[in-house]
Amino acid sequence: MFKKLSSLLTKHDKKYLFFLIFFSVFIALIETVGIAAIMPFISVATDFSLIESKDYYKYIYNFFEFSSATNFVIAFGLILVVFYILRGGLNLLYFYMLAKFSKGRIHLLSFRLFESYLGMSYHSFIQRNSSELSKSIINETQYLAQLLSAILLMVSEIFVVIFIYGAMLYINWKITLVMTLFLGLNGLFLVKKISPLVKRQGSIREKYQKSFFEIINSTFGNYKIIKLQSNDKLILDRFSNASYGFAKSGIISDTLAHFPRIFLETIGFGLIALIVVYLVFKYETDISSSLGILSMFILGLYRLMPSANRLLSSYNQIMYFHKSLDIIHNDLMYDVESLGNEKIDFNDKIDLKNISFGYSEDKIILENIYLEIKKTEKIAFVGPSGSGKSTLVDIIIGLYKPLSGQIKIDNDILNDNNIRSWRKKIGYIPQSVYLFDGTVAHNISFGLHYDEEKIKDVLKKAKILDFLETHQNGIHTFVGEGGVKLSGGQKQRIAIARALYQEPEVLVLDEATSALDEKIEKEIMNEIYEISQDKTLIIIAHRLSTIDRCGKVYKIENKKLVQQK
Ligand SMILES: Nc1ncnc2c1ncn2[C@@H]1O[C@H](COP(=O)(O)OP(=O)(O)OP(=O)(O)O)[C@@H](O)[C@H]1O
Repeated sequence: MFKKLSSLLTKHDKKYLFFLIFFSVFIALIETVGIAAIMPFISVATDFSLIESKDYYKYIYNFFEFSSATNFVIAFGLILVVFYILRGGLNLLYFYMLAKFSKGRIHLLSFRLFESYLGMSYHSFIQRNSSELSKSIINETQYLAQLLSAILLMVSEIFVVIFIYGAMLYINWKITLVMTLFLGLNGLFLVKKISPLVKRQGSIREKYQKSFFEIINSTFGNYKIIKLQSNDKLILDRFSNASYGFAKSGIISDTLAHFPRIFLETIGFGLIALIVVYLVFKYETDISSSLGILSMFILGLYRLMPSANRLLSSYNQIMYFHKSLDIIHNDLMYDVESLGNEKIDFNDKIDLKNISFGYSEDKIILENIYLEIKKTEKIAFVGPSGSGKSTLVDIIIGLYKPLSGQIKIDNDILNDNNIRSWRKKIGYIPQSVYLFDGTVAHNISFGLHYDEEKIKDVLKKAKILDFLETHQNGIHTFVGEGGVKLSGGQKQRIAIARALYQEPEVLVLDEATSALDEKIEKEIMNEIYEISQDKTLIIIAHRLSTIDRCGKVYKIENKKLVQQK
């Protein structure tokens, strides 16, 4: 576990953590002094004769040459006031630094996770579940911060225990050793028996929270279908099951969190009562002779039990949140694409040589594909559903790496160094368009420089500007989440405008106009053919009218490419 944690924290984090541990020990000391100092002050203020009778008062009184007991008490009081102000300030500083560390780690880990998910290859990304990724970024980072706080508390408590131990050993080593044995054995029992239960609840928590997120996302993402199906009860039951499962793991772990204290107190005080009963029963008289020893034992329990309890509950918290550490560690170790910034030029042709591909090596979808696409050529892929058209296009545009064979752009082989430059040349219009909840303009300039004139220009080319300007708020029309305020055809046109906005050299239409009626599709396709005169156009379509102006048409059949035109 420490190895995993260590790999997640930077050198600076570790130094800061060590500093916080020492700071917390210092704070614990100051707290003890703060509580202990008020009593002597009250005693000496209520009884001046103590200055004479107690050596330490007398020594200080003489050392600073006080002229009267009143002055001594006033000085004592003022020093205490300064001390309490300092104590308050230090406490505040400590909690600020603690929060800075904990919340700062949440920010950093969320950022690093998001960065890692963004850097995954497309292939890796589609294997993952997006609700799970959201959960890790939102929740697991918070839990990991709690785990770090628990470690901090545990380590600083160890120091506090060492101090108390030192003092107790000095006062009475025999009782201290008996206490050690007593607390040690019970602590061991708790660690062996209770901590695994808490750890298990941590894993259960993670499982339920995962389905909790999945249900929320899939419900809101399929709202229309759910409304039609009208089976809210089923969904509510599933949600309730996940939500209650999550709550239940919290109930069990919260209850178990109190178990160490209750267990130690029960055993400790029960033992004292039993010893007293035993002594009274055996000697049939009062136990005044054993009082000293007994009260030492009780005092020892009082002093050490809170610490033992804090140690055990921090340990249990670490166990409860262990799963978050595993998740974040694994996801940060995920392979990110390390892509170079080499430029690639496309002036002549795209050349696919002997390409084979499968989502897994034993399930090949495309086999030994040879294909040459000349610059400005218009080509189309057809074939039955599931034959691999989208997959082949995703390989051409550099989203998937072929299992074997190579792709050449002019004379350069496509590789990790130049693929970024290649991807930037592609304008992609998918079948299902995702628009985020913002204006049309922001959806179009998505991730690129915002240029209103250019936005209007591409909307005009996609034949939707007029509609937006007459019926809506122009380019500042809000589209709603997922583009819910627009029709399917309008969304498709915005997707076309979005692709044109980046001035691509290659335009890819993956069933992009299938949602439009034939008349509108014809209009848009005319426009697309017109604007892509100097571009390479790759189309996947079922409707033959969409591809009638393509120079070449290929059919994918039995994993092979067959030229039809
Ligand atoms: N991420 C994936 N993991 C595993 N298999 C996949 C994945 N994506 C697609 N497939 C499989 O690969 C095959 C080709 O899919 P692809 O989407 O390329 O077909 P398509 O010809 O474009 O189909 P359609 O015309 O229906 O869009 C299908 O059998 C599909 O089930």
